[in-house]
Amino acid sequence: MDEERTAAWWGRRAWELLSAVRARAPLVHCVTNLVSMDIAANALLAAGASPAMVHSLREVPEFTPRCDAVCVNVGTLSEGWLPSMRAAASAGRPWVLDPVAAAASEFRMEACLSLLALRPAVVRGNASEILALASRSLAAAASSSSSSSTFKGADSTHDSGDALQDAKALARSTGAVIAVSGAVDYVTDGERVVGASNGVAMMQKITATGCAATALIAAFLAVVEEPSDAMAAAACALAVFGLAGEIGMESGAKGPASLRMHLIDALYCLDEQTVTSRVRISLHSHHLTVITDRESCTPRKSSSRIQFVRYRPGMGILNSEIDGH
Ligand SMILES: Nc1ncnc2c1ncn2[C@@H]1O[C@H](COP(=O)(O)OP(=O)(O)O)[C@@H](O)[C@H]1O
Ligand SMILES: Cc1ncsc1CCOP(=O)(O)O
Ligand SMILES: [Mg+2]
Repeated sequence: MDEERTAAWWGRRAWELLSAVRARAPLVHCVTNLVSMDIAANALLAAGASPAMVHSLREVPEFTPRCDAVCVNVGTLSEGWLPSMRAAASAGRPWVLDPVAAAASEFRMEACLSLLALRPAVVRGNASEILALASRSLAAAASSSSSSSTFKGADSTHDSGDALQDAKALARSTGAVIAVSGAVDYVTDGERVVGASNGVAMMQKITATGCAATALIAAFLAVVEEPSDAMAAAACALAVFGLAGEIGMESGAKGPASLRMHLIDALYCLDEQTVTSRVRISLHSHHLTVITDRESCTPRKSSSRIQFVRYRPGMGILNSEIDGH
């Protein structure tokens, strides 16, 4: 993924992937929570995919290998479902993990960590979930995050940007693409970061929109040519879902219930002109702050933009400049 990938390139890529989903109608196996089943299945159908909510361990080993992608979501986890989740994740299909309310209990966190070890292609969560998961998963690396003090169940108490550094570290340590949803959806493979800024805040007031977005990522994952395109699948799915939310709001939604309806209609009706002109994905340029004198510092990372800051004890930051690479 190069810097020359412009906003226009992303718009075309999003349309390509949505068109491929519509043309190929990938079968997406969801082992997902009871709250999300309806909206996730409807979002998948509206996008052109074929949803299947199957969770009996008697069926999963036979069913999942015949599917194109898998979505595992721990939102209403119970002991009986965990083996099904593990079996679905181990079936050799590309799969996405949604660690809903990862910090809710030790049982849930352990389940998420054990699923993470089964190498999802993508993990999509809100900022609080990604922070909690990273802080446990990277405990040995002394992650500085602590999310439990403000834990509020399935809803985030953080902005997506708060989880960006932890998301990158988690991506590097697990090999998964990490997607942090929010006002900007950040997607990272540990090195590169793209931000998708489609969406409306009202989407947070519809239960299980995050779960539906994760299911849509699985559908997009099913149609990418290379597993290494997982980042594009996640970014485009999130942008397309957010765009459907924007159009849903413009279509006269008065609140969460009517937005839910309009969003699903908008997803179904998206056309090339709308997707290519309105998808907003861009490379996120991040700054590494180096507190030093410009002259005395040799940049250690050439892939980032480096911010040189002149700092004097007792006087704070005097000035700064950005070095682009
Ligand atoms: N403040 C916001 N502005 C615009 N879109 C948002 C905002 N917050 C969340 N979204 C969108 O809502 C969807 C669900 O994300 P989020 O609420 O973070 O997940 P979850 O439901 O898992 O907590 C995503 O498509 C995301 O882009
Ligand atoms: C409210 C709730 N409780 C258990 S799962 C669930 C839905 C969570 O959906 P989302 O993660 O998309 O907010
Ligand atoms: Mg969620």
